[in-house]
Amino acid sequence: METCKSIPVIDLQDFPGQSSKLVKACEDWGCFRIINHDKILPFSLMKEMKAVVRSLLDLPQEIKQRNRDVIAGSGYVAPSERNPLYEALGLYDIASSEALDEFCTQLDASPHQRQSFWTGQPKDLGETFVRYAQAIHKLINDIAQKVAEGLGVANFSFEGWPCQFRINKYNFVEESVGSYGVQIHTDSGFLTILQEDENVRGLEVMDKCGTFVAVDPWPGSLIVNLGDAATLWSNGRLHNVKHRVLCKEATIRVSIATFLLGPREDAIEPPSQLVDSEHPRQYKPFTYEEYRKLRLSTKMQAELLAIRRLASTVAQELLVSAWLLDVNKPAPVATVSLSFFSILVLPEPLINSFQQTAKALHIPKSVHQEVEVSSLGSRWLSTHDFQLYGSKCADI
Ligand SMILES: O=C(O)CCC(=O)C(=O)O
Ligand SMILES: [Fe+2]
Repeated sequence: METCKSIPVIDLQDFPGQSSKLVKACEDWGCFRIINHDKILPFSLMKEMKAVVRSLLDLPQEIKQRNRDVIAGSGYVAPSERNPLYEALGLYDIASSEALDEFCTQLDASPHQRQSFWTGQPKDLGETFVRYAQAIHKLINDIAQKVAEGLGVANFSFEGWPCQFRINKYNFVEESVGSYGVQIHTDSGFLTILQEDENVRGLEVMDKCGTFVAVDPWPGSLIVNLGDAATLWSNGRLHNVKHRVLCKEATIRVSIATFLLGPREDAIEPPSQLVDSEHPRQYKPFTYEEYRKLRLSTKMQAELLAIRRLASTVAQELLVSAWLLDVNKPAPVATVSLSFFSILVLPEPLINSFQQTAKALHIPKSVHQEVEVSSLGSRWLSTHDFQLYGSKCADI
């Protein structure tokens, strides 16, 4: 029966015994629960960290606002009109002691205030944070390596890949029962470890048949999700799981997400063991940063991976180029491209032909022919090409 389904459970103490079970969980679900990880991250430290982050989230708004973005979306997210129930604190690069220091300093109040905020023990915040960050960083690398080994990729190191914390707080109220705490999404990175709320339900993952399966609290265990970078890195073998958070009851829910993102500068590419004549390369290489920017500016996720497939059309290439440029583009080009490409994308994300849309929008033939010609033979349109195109559109 569907309702009896639950995600696989992986015992971290039983390796290499559980290696094939781990790979199957990653391919079939893109999600699993881990138990017996206490040699690296003990339950006592998980509880301590939860108490610390709850006190951080209770800080006044003006202090939380100091937790600024280091990369787009990495800092404090205040409750918004669109999502009034949700707020989050964030820390980019948990392996960096400077970043940890900065995070603690940003959220620090005066020594007097500090005492009351940090459960009366002034140094608890920093200490617990650092110990948790070190432990979870080790754990996330260990799991990623086990996944790689299970796929036959020995000695692959994820050490230099940056990790990010996001501390989520859901202020659920009676009226919100049944609505979203977080909308359906995939994570953009390689792998996420979730320390869930120990009492409050809400997380659901989508199985491959499209059915949502509840992931209920199991104190002491952790949830692992695979993200888009895992699908790209594995040449399509690892499943990037869709998930969401629903409000089930009127109460506060707190979770800690640790994301292993992607390589710092190198493109995300499958190791040679995962590419052969039976498994030809599926995606174009590109950097994690490029991908993250695209996701933020396009608000696309699964569709975005589809348009990064090698089989994508010139029109799709153009779309991606336009969005990449969109990130810091001057106004006239931005306006034109935004209106143009949102028409292109929203009704039917994977359009077949650039010309058809251009015609539908009454863009003169000379313009779209020129765009198409300039994109042929090169994977990316240059900024110049696009700006030329943008300015011509603006003249129409
Ligand atoms: O709060 C949760 O259980 C999930 C949060 C999540 O999916 C995320 O932060 O990406
Ligand atoms: Fe997520």
